[in-house]
Amino acid sequence: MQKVQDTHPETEVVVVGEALVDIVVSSQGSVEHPGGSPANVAYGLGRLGVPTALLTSIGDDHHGAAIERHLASAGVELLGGASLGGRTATATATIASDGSAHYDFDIQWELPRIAPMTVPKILHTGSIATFLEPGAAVVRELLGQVHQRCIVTYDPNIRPALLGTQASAKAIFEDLIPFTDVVKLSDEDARWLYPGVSLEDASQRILDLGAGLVVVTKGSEGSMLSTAGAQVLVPSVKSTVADTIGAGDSYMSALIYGLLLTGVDRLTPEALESLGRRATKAAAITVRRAGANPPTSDELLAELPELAGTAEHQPAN
Ligand SMILES: OC[C@H]1O[C@H](O)[C@H](O)[C@@H]1O
Repeated sequence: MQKVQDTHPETEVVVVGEALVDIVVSSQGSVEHPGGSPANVAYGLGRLGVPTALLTSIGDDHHGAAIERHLASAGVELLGGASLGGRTATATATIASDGSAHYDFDIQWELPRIAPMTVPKILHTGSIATFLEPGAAVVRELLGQVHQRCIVTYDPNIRPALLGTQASAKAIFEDLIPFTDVVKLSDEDARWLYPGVSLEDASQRILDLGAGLVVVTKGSEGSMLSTAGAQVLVPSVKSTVADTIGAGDSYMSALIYGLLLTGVDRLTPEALESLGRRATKAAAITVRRAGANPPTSDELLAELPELAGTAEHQPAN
């Protein structure tokens, strides 16, 4: 078993999952951005000033080097990194006229089995990393090691092209829920996992499986945050759309940022509302800009002045 270098002592969030390069194809041509949902979440946390590490696997090539520079620019520590050599994964994202993206992947997901690391306050995982073998088995093992010692957040970020049958993907998703505290998914993902089931019932199913908080993002209809005792609907924020790449990931980063402040034990309706408003604003800022380009804490604060100066908006220490 490999021991990755341990995180810095001040690291608050460890994100586990794929980092890749998005090749974005639109009517204006093609451009490359570092991407991959977990890497986007880690980058978003770094931009918000949260000490964050990303455990991933990239190739020893120019795409891998671009990802390293990108993460370093937000202060995100890279664990694992180019340990496997080979080629960095890519996603070709074709942008439709409404800004939505369709993805085709060139990815192999492997993660070295690692000895237990220092447990952070929050461990986040999701997307391809939790479904695609052989790496997914390593992610499951890691969640099994840490889930009783830190908050675990999970976004399945469904990418059907890589998932095999709906039934098998749903089983993989549901098997992970008992290891999680917070599950965030889009309405599109919820409908893919639970066809014909209302978003309320899908949320209840995920709560019943063991999550303490379920968040469903609904695009222009806002987001719904549910616990066993409360359900809050947070309206969306109107925004021009360059593209939607990374919007859900920046919502996730800001949600984690909020969870560092509130924890998961006393999620009152007011706390849920505040978590949702911050995350919604982060996503709105991201869609205005091309690629997965989430806000810094100053940019977020400038658009959420009502949170300025409150303990709620102080970066975690
Ligand atoms: O969530 C956005 C990400 O999903 C896809 O997997 C792309 O890599 C993109 O960066």
